[in-house]
Amino acid sequence: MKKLMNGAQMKMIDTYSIQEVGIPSLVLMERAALCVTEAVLEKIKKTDKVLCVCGSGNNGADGMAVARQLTERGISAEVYTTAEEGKGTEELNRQCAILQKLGIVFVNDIPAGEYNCIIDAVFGIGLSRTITGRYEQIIAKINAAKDTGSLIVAVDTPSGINAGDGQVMGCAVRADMTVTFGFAKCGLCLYPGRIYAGELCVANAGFADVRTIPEIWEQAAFTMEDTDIAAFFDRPADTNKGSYGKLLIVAGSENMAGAAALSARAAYRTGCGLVKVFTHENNRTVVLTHVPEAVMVTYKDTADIKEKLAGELDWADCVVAGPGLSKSDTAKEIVAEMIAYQPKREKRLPVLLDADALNIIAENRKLLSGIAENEGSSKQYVYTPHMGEAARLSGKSIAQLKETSCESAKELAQKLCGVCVLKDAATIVSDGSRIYINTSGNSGMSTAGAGDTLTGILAGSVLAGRTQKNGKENASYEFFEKICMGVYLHGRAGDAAADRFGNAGMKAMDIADAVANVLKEN
Ligand SMILES: NC(=O)C1=CN([C@@H]2O[C@H](COP(=O)(O)OP(=O)(O)OC[C@H]3O[C@@H](n4cnc5c(N)ncnc54)[C@H](O)[C@@H]3O)[C@@H](O)[C@H]2O)[C@@H](O)CC1
Ligand SMILES: Nc1ncnc2c1ncn2[C@@H]1O[C@H](COP(=O)(O)OP(=O)(O)O)[C@@H](O)[C@H]1O
Ligand SMILES: [K+]
Repeated sequence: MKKLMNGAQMKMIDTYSIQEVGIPSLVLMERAALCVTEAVLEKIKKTDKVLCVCGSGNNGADGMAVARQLTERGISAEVYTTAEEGKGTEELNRQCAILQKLGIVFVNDIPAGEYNCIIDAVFGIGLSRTITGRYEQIIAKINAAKDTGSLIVAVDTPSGINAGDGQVMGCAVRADMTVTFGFAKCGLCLYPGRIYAGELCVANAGFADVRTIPEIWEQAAFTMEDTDIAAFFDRPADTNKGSYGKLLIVAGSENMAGAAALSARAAYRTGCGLVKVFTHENNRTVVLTHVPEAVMVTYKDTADIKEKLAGELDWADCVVAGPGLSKSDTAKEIVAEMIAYQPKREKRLPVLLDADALNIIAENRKLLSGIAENEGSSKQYVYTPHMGEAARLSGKSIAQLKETSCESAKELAQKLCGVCVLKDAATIVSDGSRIYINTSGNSGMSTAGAGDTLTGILAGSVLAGRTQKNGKENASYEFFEKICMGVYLHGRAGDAAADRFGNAGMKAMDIADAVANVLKEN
């Protein structure tokens, strides 16, 4: 797991390192700049011309240090700065004075086509308002240089991108690479900041260890990495299929069979021991064709459907409901029964609600209050809305949700008394307080049924790790973390499917099957 910081948290890390621990500001800066210099040297030729465009804060000071370090290594590096003599930060004034003594050239324009590489050191985490006027022109000139082929390397953040939410504050530099310090910033993992950042390189600038400072560490968002996968999906030898969970998938409707098949297949590929599909009788052949390992429980009409469902809920260790369910009266009855069933159980059943189950809840507030009353702090409900479904659940517009995705996921989790997986190109998961930002996946996953595979993978992730070598439930990961891992794994499976079939040609079933490859390789 990797922490992601916003601008304010990073400022606290800066301040703590300098004031509490006593690491001199200029030492941090030198190390930070060295990381940028090394990254640039890997990308350019010895004869290339570099321009460092520097603002008047410490981001600009970093840029000046980079100009000096590149010059030391024999690269032609010049500086353009917005800082007036003596009016920058203390560090900037110091860096500027050194450059002047070294005879480094200061220029007064950013001509397109003249420099092979431009270092964007206008704004970093100190960007505090919308960019207008002179700064807007500077950013436009950097982007114009990019269009003529200059390599753009951003220092810490692409200038104009909000480090917290990834939004463009008026305008922003379109970097080819961003060398960011200490931790990846949330805004560089969220869209559109993620695109503006280009290749992201997280550099160790020598900040003090902040793991013991809860205001920073506990509050920070996080993401998963490949190195986390194995621990979640550990599979001890002395086990049987029951050890890996009994999953009930309530999906599909009279003319919709694919969703149930995709969810079930993805669940088996994620390691579920036993998957039962509760669906309309019409879907039997399609589901079994794609997932012969599935056990089928079917219905033809609503007669005794509640009793049938209750029996299966008694059997299950986890339930997925919603993919392809439709909004028919039968579907409404199923969702209502599932919610009414929970308080009857001694131990909460993890319930993953997706697609039409979410739409049914959005249209019937009584169901929501039923969950709120029963759920308390147990948080065993997981909701997986895409932006359209989230708009219906929250009453916000899709544009609003996208601009405030972390806050929106948090609010929805609170409102729905569970874990919210707000699906998008950068999916956010929240339990109402913590924030996970997903960094896996690709545009090939914008394909019908990709969300259905997510439900199966999430269930697989919840049910994995139920066993340890002594056969007891694995308590090392919290429910919330298992959901975050499922989201990460889904994205990695999408990446593996894209490697095999390409982003355009890959389809949802490829994602389901690729989970096996990702688990095998990690
Ligand atoms: N010792 C340190 O403090 C270190 C700082 N570091 C660098 O310092 C950066 C942060 O430095 P600062 O806090 O000085 O902030 P920045 O240099 O990111 O920017 C702040 C300056 O820009 C101005 N500003 C903000 N928004 C503006 C807008 N829209 N239009 C015009 N002016 C605007 C502010 O008034 C301020 O003068 C980091 O991103 C990183 O690059 C690193 O070198 C690591 C060590
Ligand atoms: N561009 C993308 N980058 C990363 N992940 C994506 C992208 N597009 C879609 N996804 C993922 O694919 C899934 C799509 O889900 P959803 O919209 O519910 O699809 P469906 O309803 O067709 O099953 C989500 O998990 C989403 O995060
Ligand atoms: K910058």
